[in-house]
Amino acid sequence: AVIDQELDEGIPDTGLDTGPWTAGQVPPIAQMITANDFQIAAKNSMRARDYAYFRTGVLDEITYINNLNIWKKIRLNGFSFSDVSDVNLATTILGYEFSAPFFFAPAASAGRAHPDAEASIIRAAGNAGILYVPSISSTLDIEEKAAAAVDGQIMFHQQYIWSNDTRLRDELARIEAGGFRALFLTVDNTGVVGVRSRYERFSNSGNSAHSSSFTIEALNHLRTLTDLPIVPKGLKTAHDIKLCAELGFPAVYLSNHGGRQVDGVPTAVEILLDLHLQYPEVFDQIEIYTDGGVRRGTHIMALLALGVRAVGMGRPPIFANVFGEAGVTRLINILRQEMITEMMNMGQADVNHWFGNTTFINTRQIELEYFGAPLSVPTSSTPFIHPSPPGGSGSASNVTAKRGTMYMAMD
Ligand SMILES: Cc1cc2nc3c(=O)[nH]c(=O)nc-3n(C[C@H](O)[C@H](O)[C@H](O)COP(=O)(O)O)c2cc1C
Repeated sequence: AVIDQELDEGIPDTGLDTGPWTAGQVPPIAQMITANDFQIAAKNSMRARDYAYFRTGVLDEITYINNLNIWKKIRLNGFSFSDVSDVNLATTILGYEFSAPFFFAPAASAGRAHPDAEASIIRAAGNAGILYVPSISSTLDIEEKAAAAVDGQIMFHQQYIWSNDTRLRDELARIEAGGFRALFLTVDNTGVVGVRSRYERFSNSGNSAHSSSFTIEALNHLRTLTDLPIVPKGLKTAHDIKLCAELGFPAVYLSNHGGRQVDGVPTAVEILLDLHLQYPEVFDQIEIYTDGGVRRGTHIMALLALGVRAVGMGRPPIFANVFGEAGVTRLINILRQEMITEMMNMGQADVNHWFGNTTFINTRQIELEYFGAPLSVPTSSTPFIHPSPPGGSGSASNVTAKRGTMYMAMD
């Protein structure tokens, strides 16, 4: 079974040789070197309809492809002469401690990849101290997921706005009872799921059962139904992020649902730049999480530098799960190692100094394309963005200040 990574799936060719693989079987796990490799292994081993369900974007998959490709337009500024012997990836997300600033996003029906379904992702994440936020449309039910948690594991849970209010209330109560600490409330597919042509060749997307009249009033009403902190997920404009910050949410989740809802909406990077332009104060007020096309440690670092607190991945863990828990653990280790290596090479090996530290990133190519002109001054490496990081970590601003003065003229 020869699968060409670039031609067949639009992901970078890193020399993975699928020639010796047998179609319908998982290949040797030792050949999994990058997050993308798991996708190719999943394509090789899963039923075509199940792979299409995981893989599909909406309509012509323009946003899906842009999510994967936006990284090609970002330049990272690495600095020499730093002491990077003290490496740290640990940080907090919504006040809870985790071993890295990336998390596994809600993705429905994990059982399509492996009989352990969400349980293997839960165990791998729990043992590694990584946040996992299972979907309400999981293969396992809420109680089974709660029972699969390892000792001391912190999980959040995703919820949809069901038009059936009884179902909504019942599930919220069960999520609370299950010990999940926060709710990712997905607000980007009210009423309908996107037209996912690639999957519709196998199955009709059908009725989502989500409410199609989810207004601000409905959102405020929902807040009275649970004591859990709510993080609206699926915001896709700077406007809506600002709105949710004003409404007092502790965090928001910027996402285009992995390119599965509206084709043509911008990538997270573009929206973050727009947020810096229009409402820069928001970065100091709330935590911002995001996702979409994140497959490498450097993608995570770029988003942190733009002011994001934690970065999600939807498809990578569900593809890695074709190997069960061992696959998901291997994925976590790959991502951690990529982050550590790149951070050391870039001259800042503590992740807590990356939040909002735009000195490390040059996004002018994207700004030029998205806004019609670069927002930053083209002749200097001074970031156009106010450098103070979310949460007000003093040390991060110190690093930015130091970089700004020391390296400004050298760009
Ligand atoms: C197969 C699949 C199922 C998904 N199911 C859900 C879901 O049930 N709830 C939700 O909020 N998001 C869901 N998402 C969106 C993810 O949470 C996430 O936003 C997206 O996958 C990020 O893009 P990435 O796959 O490129 O990492 C799903 C995504 C995929 C690929």
